[in-house]
Amino acid sequence: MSKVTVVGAGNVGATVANVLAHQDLVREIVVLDIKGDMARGKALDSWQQASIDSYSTRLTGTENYADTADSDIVVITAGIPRKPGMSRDDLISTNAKIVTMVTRSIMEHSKNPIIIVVSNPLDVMTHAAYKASGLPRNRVFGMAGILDTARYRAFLATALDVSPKDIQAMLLGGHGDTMVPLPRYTTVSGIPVTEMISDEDLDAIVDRTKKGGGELVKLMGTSAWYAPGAAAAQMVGAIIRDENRIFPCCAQLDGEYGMKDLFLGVPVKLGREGIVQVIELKLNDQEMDLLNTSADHVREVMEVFEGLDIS
Ligand SMILES: NC(=O)C1=CN([C@@H]2O[C@H](COP(=O)(O)OP(=O)(O)OC[C@H]3O[C@@H](n4cnc5c(N)ncnc54)[C@H](O)[C@@H]3O)[C@@H](O)[C@H]2O)C=CC1
Ligand SMILES: O=C([O-])CC(=O)C(=O)O
Repeated sequence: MSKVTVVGAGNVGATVANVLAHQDLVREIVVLDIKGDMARGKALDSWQQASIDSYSTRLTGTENYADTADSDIVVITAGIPRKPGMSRDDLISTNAKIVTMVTRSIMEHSKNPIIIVVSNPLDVMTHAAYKASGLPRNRVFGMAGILDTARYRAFLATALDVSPKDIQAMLLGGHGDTMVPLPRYTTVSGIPVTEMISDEDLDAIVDRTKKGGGELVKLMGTSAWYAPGAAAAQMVGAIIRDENRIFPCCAQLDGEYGMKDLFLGVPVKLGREGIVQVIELKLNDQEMDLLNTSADHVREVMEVFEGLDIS
């Protein structure tokens, strides 16, 4: 496994490529953007960092899909980000077309890639890539849960004054304000988080996590990129190392959690073949209600997607 393509050389795409290059795991990273010179420039900049930070991964930029031929993994970050006042769902009509076209072009040059979608609205854009690719569900999935749990872990680390490294957490649902962080599956070095923080403070952190993307959009005028880029690179790393790591990712459900044909955030095991297993947690009634509410929201956005004219 040694060729990764990142589509979109914007804030997130450039970060994915740069973080992944620092892992020194893959032979080659191709960064593709409709703005070819931007892709070439960012790839060249990262390649010029290689001798300083000691990695061998070769980075190139392009606007030509022929250069992506035989990619093992493709990360799709192409599309518009939201601005303050917008929801991720407002991006659907523009990004659905972009993600569909990008996926079709990728599939013309790579037979059996693994596709990781980052573009928003994430759950539905992952469905769009799945549909356009014709690949099986284990090879097309989305990045959101690693980012959302990372935010949750950061807020907990601040509140408890501990290292975020020691906080383990799980989160379910769509990548939007209905996401479901799971305090019952959150520990600090094995200690249930509920033994270390008051219910009131934990509720406030859960709420801040759900709105975590919007907090950054408000601060910066566009959406986040450091943590999102690192999260997607972590998924690529787990696949290439064939680690069978368990992460919350956006995966197509096929009966798990009582749902079918829906892309939603759930814990999955990630290895060389992509999703090796979707893990079903034993949720209590309250958690299941929250997950159903989140799934209903994703279904509503799916209906908008189905009504779009994408030729
Ligand atoms: N899943 C998640 O957790 C996250 C998702 N996002 C989403 O990722 C996407 C990218 O965000 P940013 O990198 O901040 O945006 P950006 O505007 O910095 O970069 C997007 C890039 O996509 C390129 N692009 C547009 N159409 C294209 C096409 N047809 N082919 C190839 N490239 C194309 C643009 O030229 C631009 O360089 C947005 O949709 C954003 O909402 C961002 C952060 C987290
Ligand atoms: O908030 C956004 O629009 C981008 C995103 O998905 C995130 O940072 O979680």
